[in-house]
Amino acid sequence: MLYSFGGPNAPEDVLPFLKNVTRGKNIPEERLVEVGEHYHHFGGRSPINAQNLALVDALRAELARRGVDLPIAWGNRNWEPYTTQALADLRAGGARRVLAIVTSAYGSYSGCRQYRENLAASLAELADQVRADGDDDATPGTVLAVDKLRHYFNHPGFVRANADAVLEAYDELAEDAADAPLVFVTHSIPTTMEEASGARRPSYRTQHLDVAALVAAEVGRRLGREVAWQLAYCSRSGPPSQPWLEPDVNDLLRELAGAGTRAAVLSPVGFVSDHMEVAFDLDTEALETAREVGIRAVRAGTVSTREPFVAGLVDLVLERAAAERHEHGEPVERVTAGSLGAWPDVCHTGCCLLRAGVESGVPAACGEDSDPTEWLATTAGPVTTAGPVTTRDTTMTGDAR
Ligand SMILES: CC1=C(CCC(=O)O)c2cc3nc(cc4[nH]c(cc5[nH]c(cc1n2)c(C)c5CCC(=O)O)c(CCC(=O)O)c4C)C(CCC(=O)O)=C3C
Ligand SMILES: [Fe+2]
Repeated sequence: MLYSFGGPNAPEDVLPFLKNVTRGKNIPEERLVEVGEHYHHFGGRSPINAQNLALVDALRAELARRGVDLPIAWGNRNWEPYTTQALADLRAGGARRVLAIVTSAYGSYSGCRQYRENLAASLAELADQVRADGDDDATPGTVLAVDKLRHYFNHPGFVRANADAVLEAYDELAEDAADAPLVFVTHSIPTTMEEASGARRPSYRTQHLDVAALVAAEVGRRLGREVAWQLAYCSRSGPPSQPWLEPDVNDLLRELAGAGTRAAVLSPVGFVSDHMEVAFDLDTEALETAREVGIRAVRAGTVSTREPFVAGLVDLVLERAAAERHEHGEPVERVTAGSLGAWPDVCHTGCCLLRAGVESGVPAACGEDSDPTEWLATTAGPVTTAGPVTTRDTTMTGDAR
């Protein structure tokens, strides 16, 4: 199951979609109105849904190419098609165990635990439906087993696809490319969420810095020169009093212009496809800022359905299948790039809590801290020890994948 965020398809979807996203969250009303306008600026339609459909098609084609016969469904947390429906469809088709590919490359509350909490709620909803249909024994823990694919920010396929896209942007800059810096952009998060993401694993920001260094090195190698790079953020929300990760991409562009920069490449490395953040916050707002301050900026593409990314996801699906068969002696090779190592298959206790040291108290699927009575029977436990487990750190060589 491709498991994503969701987005509106029409003007009348915008408000109910925003209500779904912000339920129980401390987002000021003005911010909601403002973000609603971003969507209305594009006819009430986010690019994210068409992007996800294209990714499902690309995954299907890549699985078929490798002779792997698996059904794929698509489900969203915040808009149709909803996760519960996707799971119900898979179950009706005979599936009993599902692997969720989350369209969030990095781990943090927003990209990891939030998805796991919503998944637990969807499994509970599915169990209610199955009981209503007459199967009195259905529980969230037995109705369907769901595993979550490990975060893939440092998988070579993701890194390679980003590097390819950045090189195309430098090509487009042509004679202005010479000393144009590379500005990586991702979604800002509150600094409390950043700290919590780093409590037991490398933090959200650290994950991005690792990917950025790899992409910049690969781009520099292929351009034949050192590429200066920085990480910036977009799409800050929440009250102004609450600190979020900085610098904002617009502020950074102004600062670069002040220091004499006349051209730059923006790499939306935090987004796997063209979301509204990319269409509005980068292509509309940040490119406007760049024009204002006299910087010729080109926004690089997202990994979207690029071949190395799609093939990398399928590699990860097969890696996970091998890991689940590992107790029967199957070897597992965890391929990663960079220095941080593979994200765990099963989230550890306390993974990605919202605030450092504060338990959310909300059930979450696919983790060691998932409620044992409800979830442990259904999610894969930690991989036990038969057969070799190797980790291969690949540097970004020409044939890395
Ligand atoms: C880290 C991160 C990702 C990347 C990981 C992932 O991909 O999941 C992401 C993705 C997305 N965020 C999206 C949209 C929104 N995010 C919001 C709010 C927030 N996002 C946050 C963080 C993230 N968000 C945070 C900390 C908030 C504050 C509220 C909270 O603590 O959760 C709001 C409310 C208004 C506002 O506050 O801006 C909206 C509308 C869409 C859909 C876009 C489309 O339609 O194309 C996508 C893919
Ligand atoms: Fe997590």
